[in-house]
Amino acid sequence: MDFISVAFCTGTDEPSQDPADDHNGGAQDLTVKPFNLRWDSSGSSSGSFKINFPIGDEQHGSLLRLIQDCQPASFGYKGDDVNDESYRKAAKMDRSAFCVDFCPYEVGIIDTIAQVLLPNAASNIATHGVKAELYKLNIYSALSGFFKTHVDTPRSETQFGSLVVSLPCHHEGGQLVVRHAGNSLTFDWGNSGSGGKTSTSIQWAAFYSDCEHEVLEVTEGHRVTLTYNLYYAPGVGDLAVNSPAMDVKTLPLYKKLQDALRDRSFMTEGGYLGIFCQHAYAHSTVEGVKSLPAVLKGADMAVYTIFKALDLPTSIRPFLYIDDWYHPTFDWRSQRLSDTSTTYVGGKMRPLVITERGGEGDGPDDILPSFEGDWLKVNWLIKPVKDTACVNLIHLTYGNQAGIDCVYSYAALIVTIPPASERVPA
Ligand SMILES: O=C(O)CCC(=O)C(=O)O
Ligand SMILES: [Fe+2]
Repeated sequence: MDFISVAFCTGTDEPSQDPADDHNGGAQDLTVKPFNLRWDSSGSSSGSFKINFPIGDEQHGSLLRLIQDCQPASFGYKGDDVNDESYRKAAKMDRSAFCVDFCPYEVGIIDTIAQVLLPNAASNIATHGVKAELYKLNIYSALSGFFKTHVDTPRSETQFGSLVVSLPCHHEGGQLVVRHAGNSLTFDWGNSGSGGKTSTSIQWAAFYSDCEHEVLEVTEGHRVTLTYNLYYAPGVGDLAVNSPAMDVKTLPLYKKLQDALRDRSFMTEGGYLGIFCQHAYAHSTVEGVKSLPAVLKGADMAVYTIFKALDLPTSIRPFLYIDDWYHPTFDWRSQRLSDTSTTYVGGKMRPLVITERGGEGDGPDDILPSFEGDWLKVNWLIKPVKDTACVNLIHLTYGNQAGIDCVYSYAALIVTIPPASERVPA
């Protein structure tokens, strides 16, 4: 799917999901509370003005003033901004000149775009979020406001598309036609469009940057739109690598750990700190492995982010929950461990490992290397929660009866703490 429109239908026909249908895609309706647009007028009676949406007849004067305060809309051509009314006849207002209390995030448009457009993005950018940046207010007026076929100029490498929101104001015509790879979709947001909409609702469409599109002639009234540039954004999951809105250094745990690291008596020789992940993750499946650390939740994400901010090598690794029998210091005669301080930690997250080792003559030393881990001395800060374990290793067993054994693992944050001599100035 290369373009989508609104999923909030109120009793009108829902458009086909098949973009190969050259059909009218304008039967959507998103009713929102009335909202205001305020702008600065630079005309003869300069000052600030306000118009309320939906625009009714009584606000005709304000609408005319708004149009007067706009400039002719240009378009990008070979790197220049060009004004040419045979190509685009519309008015524009830059975002710095107005403010509007309609927010596409609040009504769920951006979530819908993230859900529908991002999974299909032909891009290697592993991200789950969408940032919509308000670009312009445009007005296409009768008679003959239009914008001929074009593709939008990307504003940066991370821009993947455009969003057009049609604000409730009476008009007819002005259909948006979006085309891609021989498919075409028409969004008719005018009052006489199929679906018999009133002019009290928001209409919108979003499409990838490589989609050609045009606005057909407006035959009656004024078609008022907000356009947004759509960018890939880290999304909520990537707090781990990018949290511009939150300074992790202000979290109390950050300060505590910083103090500990400055203290020479804290892990003087260095070593490993371990934190059991408090939440369950599908850390032993292919998809689950790919989604970490982005899907860390709650305290797990906070702790991970803090260690990263402290520049400490921190990785999410599985560690095996195993019987004493697997342990290198297990003493057969006493049936005890002579040293309980080490844990078998996988080198990295991995999907389920199945090994044929473990049969006759094989012991833990033969089985565990299939998991590619190490016995590490880990200082555990947080105890495990049993129900977060996943089966991560399956091996053969040999005894009275041959069989198989499942070994469970937990996800843990393993932090490498350098020796005090390397972290604290002498
Ligand atoms: O108003 C529309 O539907 C599309 C406008 C457009 O293509 C643009 O501003 O680049
Ligand atoms: Fe465009």
